[in-house]
Amino acid sequence: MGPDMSDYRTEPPREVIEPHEAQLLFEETQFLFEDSQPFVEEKNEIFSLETLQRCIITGVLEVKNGKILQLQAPGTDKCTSCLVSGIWEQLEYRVNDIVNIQARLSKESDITKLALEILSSPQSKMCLYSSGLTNSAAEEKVLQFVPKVEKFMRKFVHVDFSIAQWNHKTLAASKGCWEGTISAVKDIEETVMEPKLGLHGKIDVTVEVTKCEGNEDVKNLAAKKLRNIIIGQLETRPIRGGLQIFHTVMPLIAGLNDDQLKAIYNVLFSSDYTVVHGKPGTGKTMFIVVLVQVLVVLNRSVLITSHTHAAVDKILLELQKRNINFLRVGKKSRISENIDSDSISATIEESALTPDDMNRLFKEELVVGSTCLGTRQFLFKDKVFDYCVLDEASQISQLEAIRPLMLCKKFVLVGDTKQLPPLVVSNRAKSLGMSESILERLSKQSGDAVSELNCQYRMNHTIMSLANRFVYDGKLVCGALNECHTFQAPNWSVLEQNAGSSPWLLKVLSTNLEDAVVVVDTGDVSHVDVKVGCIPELRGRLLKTVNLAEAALVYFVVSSLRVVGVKAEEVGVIAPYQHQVGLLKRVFAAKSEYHRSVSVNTIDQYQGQEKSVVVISCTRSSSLNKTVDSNQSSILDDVKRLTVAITRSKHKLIIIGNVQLLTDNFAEMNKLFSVIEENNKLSISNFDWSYMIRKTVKYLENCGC
Ligand SMILES: Nc1ncnc2c1ncn2[C@@H]1O[C@H](COP(=O)(O)OP(=O)(O)OP(=O)(O)O)[C@@H](O)[C@H]1O
Repeated sequence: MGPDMSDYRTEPPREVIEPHEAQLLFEETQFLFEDSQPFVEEKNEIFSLETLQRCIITGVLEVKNGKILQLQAPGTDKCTSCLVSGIWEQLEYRVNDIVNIQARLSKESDITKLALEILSSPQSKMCLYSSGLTNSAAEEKVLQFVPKVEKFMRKFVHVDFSIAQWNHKTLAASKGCWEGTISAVKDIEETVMEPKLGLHGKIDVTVEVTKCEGNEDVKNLAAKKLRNIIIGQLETRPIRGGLQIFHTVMPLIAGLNDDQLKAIYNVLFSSDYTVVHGKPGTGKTMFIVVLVQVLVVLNRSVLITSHTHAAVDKILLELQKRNINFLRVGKKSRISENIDSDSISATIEESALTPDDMNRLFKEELVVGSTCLGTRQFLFKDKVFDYCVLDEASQISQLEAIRPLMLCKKFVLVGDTKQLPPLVVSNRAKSLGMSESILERLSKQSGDAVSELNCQYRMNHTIMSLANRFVYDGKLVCGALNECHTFQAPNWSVLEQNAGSSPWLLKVLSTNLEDAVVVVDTGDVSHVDVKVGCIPELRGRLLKTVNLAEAALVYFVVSSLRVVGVKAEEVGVIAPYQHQVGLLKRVFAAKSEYHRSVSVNTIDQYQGQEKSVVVISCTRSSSLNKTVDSNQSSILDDVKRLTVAITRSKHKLIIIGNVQLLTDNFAEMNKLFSVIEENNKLSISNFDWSYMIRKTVKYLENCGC
């Protein structure tokens, strides 16, 4: 059994290398074998320093499962094996010398001297004699490994951390992984039991390392490592070994599904970072909340961050419900009022605490929440977190992500590359790659590090199938309960009695599972719009991003939802353009408390939200003006935005628009309509537009529009 690890942890800067770091070291040592593959049975074998030294001397070892199987390689004879065994016995006692007496072995000449010393010892002579091998033949064999030993010593034992040393060449050679020096060999071959980490496994050697300390150096190394991750020179690796999560975290993870569990496992046992792709409603928030709880139990510090305050607070509010302490850093006015004010560490300008008090508080808390931009606060200056969790990572640009990622040892990106990307206005910046999110970038290059959440709990089967056909290639599956869910319409009979002039409305509001997705085709409504001369401020926009006829129809549908008894807070209205959202809000504001309580927003503002019933107003009118702003017009051709829009509803999705126009002008809308059942596309050409419009305009006039 090896030494008590906790002893070493309390004596900075020396500490016993953690299992994953040991793994890193051993894997790195494989370069010593690059010229001698025939001697290595399994490419991915973990070689210990001990094994390494044996190989250096003998060059004839075969290794499997960390054990030396035979001291003989193809082409060598029994005599050589005999020599090797003898030499090995002596070497076993010298391994510590090799590492511990660093000064002696910094040069090739010193290493050559030691090897020759061993060869000329009485025991070696005996071996040489009994094997019939000449001195010069044995020397030749041994000395060919000397340059490799020297390389190893330079890289892992005699490391100079001065900044000047970290030029590009050294960095490329080291791949930015190794951030310490081996200062002593503590033990050879031991079983590791580390309940706090949930680790149980075997490592071949325990080495004491001196970590690279000092703020400047740590930050520089972190920056270089992050750079290498982003440019694809460093892939995260799973930590090997017989690992298991101990019973302390079992109650926390009990409610998770298999995908979520696997993702938690990947995070805990990855060497650098993990990417979690969570499709809509697949429990990304739930996953993050449980992950943070697990990390807290394991005494790991976590930075929770995202690009908006709302996204950060969504997670913190869930943690608050579970009595997890945290510190929320940011401007009070931007933080959710539901966050317990004791948890808020406002900006330095706003805080009543002294900087020292704030620093102390900040260092004590394991969990800290802030937006990505908020991490520029002075409080974060010297803080290094064990983990950073980036939520909604598909919306976070690489530039925005760098600051929080620099503050942590490992990170987790959570998001869905099929949903909204970072918002970049400049087309030139887009063409140069600015809109590629950190999630998208790392998803491309890190096969092992990617976990997928496919089991969703939001949409019923019909809406999920639409998302599958439109973008997810059938990968989304239903959690057991939501599959057949539909919305409640307790007053359905009232609608049945009054729908006489609009029979299509019965289908639009039908609670049948097969009618969960419907399209209401308005046809060309331009003739209706042109009559709206009484609202001058709308006139100029009619042909662009406002559609009064559609607003009137949305109003009519929402009013009908009210009639059948759907609660206002269960209804959501989405429009692609701000102007249409503004118009709808004004129409609703003028009507009733019910309408005012219905949430009306753009697609971007709806990401991360869900409603029982969602009505989408596609807005574009028949008089499409090709000269309109290309950014605005492209929203309806943006597969990611459309994906967000159609995956917000749990039970009913009602899409309102001019199908022919949208199909002709927007390829993605065309695709969307093509995957919706024909049976569920309803034409309302006989709709009494003039009545509805008159009514709507009256509301607008009443509210002073
Ligand atoms: N393992 C689970 N078992 C049962 N329900 C779950 C599970 N995980 C998540 N849920 C439920 O699924 C719903 C969606 O979860 P959550 O909000 O975490 O999803 P999300 O992926 O963050 O959604 P979005 O796509 O909006 O970002 C919630 O009601 C949540 O309680």
